Amino acid sequence: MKVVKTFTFDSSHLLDGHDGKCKNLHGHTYKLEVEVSGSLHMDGPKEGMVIDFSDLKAVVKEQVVDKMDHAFLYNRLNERECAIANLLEGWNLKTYPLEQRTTAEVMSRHIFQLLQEKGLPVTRVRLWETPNSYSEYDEYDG
Ligand SMILES: Nc1nc2c(c(=O)[nH]1)N=C([C@H](O)[C@H](O)COP(=O)(O)OP(=O)(O)OP(=O)(O)O)CN2
Ligand SMILES: [Zn+2]
Repeated sequence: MKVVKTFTFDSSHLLDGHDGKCKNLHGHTYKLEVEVSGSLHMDGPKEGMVIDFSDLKAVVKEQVVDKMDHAFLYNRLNERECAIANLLEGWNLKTYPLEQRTTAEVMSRHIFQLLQEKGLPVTRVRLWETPNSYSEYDEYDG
């Protein structure tokens, strides 16, 4: 059985070195879909559920949404993106580092791994960067 819960968050970023408009600072309203798989609880307060939607929401909110919403997402290994992040942090503004370029692909995998590390039985993460473009990362075979 699978359940999916959807979230949104707003972030800014740029893709330094991109050969198009995305080299410029810009923002997205990201739409995040998190899929969790498992068998149903057979009894107790969670009977008939793979996971309580409320519990799923709490983990994703704490681990992803609260950290990335209204933050500048940047590549920790890119000098120019770090310079912007340092400036913002000096003004006590919110930033969020990734280990690679902040593409939808890198972010969907990063979010998957964050949630997996917190013990969530996540099987798929789909991250919409625009209403027309998404990246998906899944691990169905463990
Ligand atoms: N494979 C990827 N390609 C691009 C990514 C990405 O994460 N993965 N990201 C960007 C930029 O961040 C850009 O913001 C999105 O570009 P684009 O789709 O061209 O933007 P639009 O606003 O024109 O999108 P529409 O959905 O067509 O409105 C670039 N490429
Ligand atoms: Zn973008």
